[in-house]
Parts: sequence; structure tokens; C-alpha cells
Amino acid sequence: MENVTILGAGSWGTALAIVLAENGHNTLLWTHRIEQANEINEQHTNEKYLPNIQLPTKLTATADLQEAVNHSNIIVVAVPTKAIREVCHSMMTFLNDKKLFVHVSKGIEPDTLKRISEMLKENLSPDVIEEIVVLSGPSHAEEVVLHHPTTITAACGNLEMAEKVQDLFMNQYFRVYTNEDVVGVEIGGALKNVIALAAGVSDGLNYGDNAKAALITRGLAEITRLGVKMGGNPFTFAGLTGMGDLIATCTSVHSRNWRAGNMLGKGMKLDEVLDNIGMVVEGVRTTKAAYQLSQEYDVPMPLTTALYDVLFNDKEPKEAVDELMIRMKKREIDIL
Ligand SMILES: NC(=O)C1=CN([C@@H]2O[C@H](COP(=O)(O)OP(=O)(O)OC[C@H]3O[C@@H](n4cnc5c(N)ncnc54)[C@H](OP(=O)(O)O)[C@@H]3O)[C@@H](O)[C@H]2O)C=CC1
Ligand SMILES: O=C(CO)COP(=O)(O)O
Repeated sequence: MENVTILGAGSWGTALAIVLAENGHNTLLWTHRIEQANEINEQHTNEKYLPNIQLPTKLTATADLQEAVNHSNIIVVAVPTKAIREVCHSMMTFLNDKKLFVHVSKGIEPDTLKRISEMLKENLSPDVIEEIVVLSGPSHAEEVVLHHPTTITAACGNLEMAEKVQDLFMNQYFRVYTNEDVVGVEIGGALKNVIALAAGVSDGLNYGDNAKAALITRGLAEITRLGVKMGGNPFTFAGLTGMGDLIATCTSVHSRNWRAGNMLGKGMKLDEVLDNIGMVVEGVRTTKAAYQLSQEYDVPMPLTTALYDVLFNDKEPKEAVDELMIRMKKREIDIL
């Protein structure tokens, strides 16, 4: 059994902490809010992020980052993309030996266009990184905590480290595969949120199942087009972290991205939508990053561009869809 630290006590950090604690690991969850640490330690709940779920009593929390970092040599980073740099900077004050970092966040940073593993490398000194493994796939926290069968992928260029993470998390309801394609796994995980927002918009407009299938399929085509140009393995995009997560996120009421898109499609403004959801909606910032990546890599991404216009240029969702439908004629298969 291992000592494991999880940074970030939102829905995903807490759900993964439950998996690890149930696997027998000595798991410490770090939150930046002391009242939340007290709630987890005393009531064994995290009502804001996982309502009506009883946490294992052996799962403990702390609001002391130094204590969290010293607790183990395996650090699972589960804060939203926009908090990654800040958390790394704070951690660097205490880190003095090598740790295995597992990141589970799904995003790309706008403007720098960095993936999460790149941000971790930039903000943590090489002296403290044993390896970085990405854990990603179709995995709504709300279903994992009910022990519903879930499959996910641990990705790392160093397969031994991916296997170590596979062993750490795997159990009878949480099945972990390995993959060596970090670029493909990170790009698929981040960009599916953009398409999930678009799928929510389509559902908010009551456009039905044909439109949703079109968004998932053509969304995967544009994610693959970009991801392959960035160095990802084309087969990764057909796997759990590509198609798998795209399906889970575009079709689930658990998805914050789908729900946000749905409200936009029904006519709510973005600020109002984000207030209403009250949890991270990674796809909003990732849409900006994906739009910038499509220009940087000169890859056409019509769905991403249409959503970018809805989110950041006040385009009416219906007008964006109309424009997508009357674009110039195209061949369906364009990457081989
Ligand atoms: N939820 C899910 O099912 C899944 C989520 N993911 C990914 O995991 C990542 C985390 O998402 P999730 O847990 O769902 O998000 P939530 O919105 O549920 O929780 C985010 C957590 O991060 C905390 N946080 C925010 N900023 C900081 C900061 N600067 N320092 C410390 N803590 C901070 C929040 O604290 P506060 O309460 O103070 O805001 C909150 O506890 C995202 O990238 C998401 O895409 C991946 C797979 C599944
Ligand atoms: O990544 C997820 C499921 O795999 C969670 O998606 P949301 O962030 O849209 O809730």
C-alpha cells in the first residue's frame, strides 16, 4: 500500500481520493479551504462537490500544503487548469526530492497553448519530477463514487510509470489501461470539453439526435486533425481518451460542459451560466486555446471556431449553426 496525496478537493479530486482510499492506500486530500478539510475529517462528506456521498473514514484532508506534499512521493494534481501554475509555485517552496506526479485535469492554457504536463514541467524544477503521468478518460465523478463500471487511461512515455499508476488506481469498478501517447491523451481530454459545450448548445436549441451525432463525429474529426498534427497517435483519438470521453461528455447530464452549453443554447448569457454551474467549466477557456491552436497549426476546426464566436464574439447560437450548415461542400474523410 502506498501513501498518496491528492491536490484539489473538487468533485474529481475527491472521487479519485475515494478510489485510492478504497484500494487501501493511505490517502491525504489537500484543499485550500480549511472549512472543507474540517468537513471531510469530521463529517466525512464533501457536500458542495459530491452531495449525499459518505466518504471513507480513513480518507483524511488537510489545508496545509506542506503537510500534503510531505505525506507521499505520489502527488495527484486535480485542480482546474487555471490553478495549475499557482499550485506548482506554492508546492515548489516545500519540494526537495523527486515525486511521481499524476495529473487528471483536462485543459489547454489559452495564449501559451501549453498542455498540463508542459505547464507542470515549466513550473516544477526537473529535480523534483520523477515522472508525469496523465490519467484521463470517460469518468464522471458522480458515477465513479457509485462504483459504476468506469474505464480510464494512464499515459506516460515511460510505460513502467504508467503501469505503476494503473496498479495504484485499478479495482473491480475502475479499470485502468495504459498508453504511451501523452500528447494524444491530453489533447483528446481537453478538446472533448469544447465539443461537449457545442453539444449542449445543440440540445438547448432542441436540435435532436442527428445534430448531436454530427457534432460528436465531426468534432472527433477536427480534434484528430489537430492532435495528429501536434504529434498525437491517430489511434489514441479513437480510444477512451478521445471518442470515449467525447461520448460520455456530450451525452451526459453530469457534464458541466454539456450543461453550460445547454443553458447557452436556451438563451442564457455566459456569465450567468458559469455562476449557475458553480464548478469548473474547462471548455470555455479551452475553446479559446483550441481556436488559437487551429490558427497556429493551420488546421481547420469549424465547430471550435463557431463555438468561439458564440462564447467570445456574441454570435447567436442559431446563427452559428446555420453558418456551419451552409459552408462550402467537403469530402468526409480528409486526414489519410
Ligand atoms: N468532475 C469530473 O467528473 C471530472 C473532472 N476532470 C477534470 O478534473 C479537473 C478538476 O475538476 P473538478 O474536480 O471536477 O472541478 P470542481 O469545480 O468540482 O472543483 C475544483 C476544485 O479545485 C479547487 N481550486 C480551484 N482553484 C484552486 C486553487 N487556485 N488552489 C487550490 N484549489 C483550487 C476548488 O476550490 P473552491 O471550492 O475554493 O473553488 C475545488 O475544490 C478539471 O480539469 C476537470 O476537467 C476530469 C475527469 C472527470
Ligand atoms: O471529464 C469529464 C468526464 O470524463 C467531466 O466532464 P465535465 O467537466 O464536463 O463535467
